[in-house]
Amino acid sequence: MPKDPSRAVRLPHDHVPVKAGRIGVLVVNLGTPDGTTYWPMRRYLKEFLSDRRVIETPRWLWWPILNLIILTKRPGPKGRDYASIWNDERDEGPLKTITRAQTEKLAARLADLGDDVVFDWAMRYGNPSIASRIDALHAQGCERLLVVPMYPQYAAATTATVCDKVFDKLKSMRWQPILRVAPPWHDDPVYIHAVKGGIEEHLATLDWTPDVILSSFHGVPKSYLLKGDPYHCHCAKTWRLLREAMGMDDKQLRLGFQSRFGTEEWLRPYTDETVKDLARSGVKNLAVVTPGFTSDCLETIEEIGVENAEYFHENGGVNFTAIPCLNDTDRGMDVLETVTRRELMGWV
Ligand SMILES: C=CC1=C(C)c2cc3[nH]c(cc4nc(cc5[nH]c(cc1n2)c(C)c5CCC(=O)O)C(CCC(=O)O)=C4C)c(C)c3C=C
Ligand SMILES: [Fe+2]
Ligand SMILES: [Fe+2]
Repeated sequence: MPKDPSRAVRLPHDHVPVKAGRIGVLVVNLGTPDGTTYWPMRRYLKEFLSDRRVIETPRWLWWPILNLIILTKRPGPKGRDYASIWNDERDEGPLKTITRAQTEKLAARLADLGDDVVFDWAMRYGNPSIASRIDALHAQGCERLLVVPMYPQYAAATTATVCDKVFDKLKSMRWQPILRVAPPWHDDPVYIHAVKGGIEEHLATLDWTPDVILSSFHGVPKSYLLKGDPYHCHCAKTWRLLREAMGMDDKQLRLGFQSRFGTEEWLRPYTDETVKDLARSGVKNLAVVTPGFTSDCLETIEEIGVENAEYFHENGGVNFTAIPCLNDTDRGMDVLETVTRRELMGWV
């Protein structure tokens, strides 16, 4: 039987055109501003920081802080940070460039599944929006939709908010695709093996050896953990499995949480404080790996590669390296291919 029933069924001559029977795979990453100047930065930060999954502070308290303080002060300096890592050729942030490349390579790797599996990508905040890409997949006849949130560790602030946005879109559709969402892969052996391989490959390019490797994950407020978010446990498990795979103890491969925002306590240990403490305690050679980020972005290239490198050098450290994310490398693609093939089982 052909996979696309519209090719098999003869429709009445006055019937609306029907395309059907296909499967859409939608890769979704966090987001990035449309530009680095004040207004695109402000729009992006407003969308991001108005998300109740990201900021759980009560609305009445958060509204004035966001609109009167953050959205006036933050777009300028953060826009300059984005400008320092911007992909000028495509006029976009690296997260977008890399997510596109990952999706294109994923489509190539899964080409054996045939033309009825269609691949696309979207950003949770900014563009291309999730709704617009679901529309595009629907228009191509996708009756089934696999969403792949690009987060190895689950957090309400990341994975769940992607689902919220997908559900919002489906709610508005008469003919909804049937939905699957890829689960997090924080403890998948393919992922752990890929991160280990990425570390080893990068370290082999250096003419020095790190005394310590710091495994840094994006932080969230500590209160999210206390309310039951599994994110901390997923990060801790990734870190433990990576230590076991690399034969390192918790001093050789350290844990840190980065990108603190606001005044609340966040998950500890803090990456920036750890980097400073390590340098002050005599560590001269430090490598930082960021396994929670599937694609390099502001938080890895600028925050780790520039800001934390400065902290290390200012406090007595000598050699510092930021290990690139898996991105669209063969290892990175092994992980995405494994996850996607597994979740398509029974559909293809
Ligand atoms: C309270 C605020 C934030 C929470 C909670 C949070 C969680 C979280 N974020 C990521 C991944 C990324 N965040 C990125 C940028 C970024 N994050 C926040 C705030 C919170 N994130 C802000 C305001 C920004 C924008 C930059 C800035 O103003 O500081 C990025 C980079 C995007 C890019 O285009 O480069 C990523 C990726 C995770 C995984 C996470 C929780 C688990
Ligand atoms: Fe973030
Ligand atoms: Fe935990």
